[in-house]
Amino acid sequence: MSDTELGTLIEDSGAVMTGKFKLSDGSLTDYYIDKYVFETKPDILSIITDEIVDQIDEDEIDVVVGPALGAVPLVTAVSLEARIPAAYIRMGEKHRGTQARVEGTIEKGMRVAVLEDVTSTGNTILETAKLVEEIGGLVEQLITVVDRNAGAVEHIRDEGYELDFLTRVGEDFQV
Ligand SMILES: O=P(O)(O)OC[C@H]1O[C@H](OP(=O)(O)OP(=O)(O)O)[C@H](O)[C@@H]1O
Ligand SMILES: O=C(O)c1cc(=O)[nH]c(=O)[nH]1
Repeated sequence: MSDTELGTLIEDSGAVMTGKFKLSDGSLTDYYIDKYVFETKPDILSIITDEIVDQIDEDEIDVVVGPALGAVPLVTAVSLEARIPAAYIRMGEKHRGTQARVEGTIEKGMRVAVLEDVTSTGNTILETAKLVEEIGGLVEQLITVVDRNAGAVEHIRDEGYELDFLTRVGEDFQV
């Protein structure tokens, strides 16, 4: 499926909303992509999963990782399809139980694909990648489903990583 076809599918799912929204970096925007709309529809999630699995070399990746909560359905679906173990990164501290920010297993030297649902600034996927590296994982790929075309690719490149996206606002579909 082309990036444009995927963009149209996401649009048609009803995930693109117009109005006033506050984003995770605190900024205000006049549209929002509700990832839970496309992630909770099995027909769409399965197409997205196939697209991501196509971009991952199963022999080169030991674990697929993503930030909670948004990337959890995505990471789980890709993990099941590609038969690669999953791990989830908690954004913020957990003060009970194991107090772990990383759920699942990422061992030193493991090759990691970091997945994200939507990128705006890219801060969340970058924080995820850096945490993976802090615990000894090797970040091999960063993939987002929808890039809002708001600087994430450049920001992430400046930090020494490369962000791939499946579809991009303003290029593959308009809001
Ligand atoms: O590229 P960024 O500027 O970091 O923004 C994108 C992040 O924000 C959203 O998560 P949100 O804060 O809505 O949390 P959630 O995943 O728990 O719903 C989205 O799912 C990404 O993780
Ligand atoms: O930047 C965000 O927080 C954000 C933007 C968006 O379009 N969708 C989303 O889930 N989060």
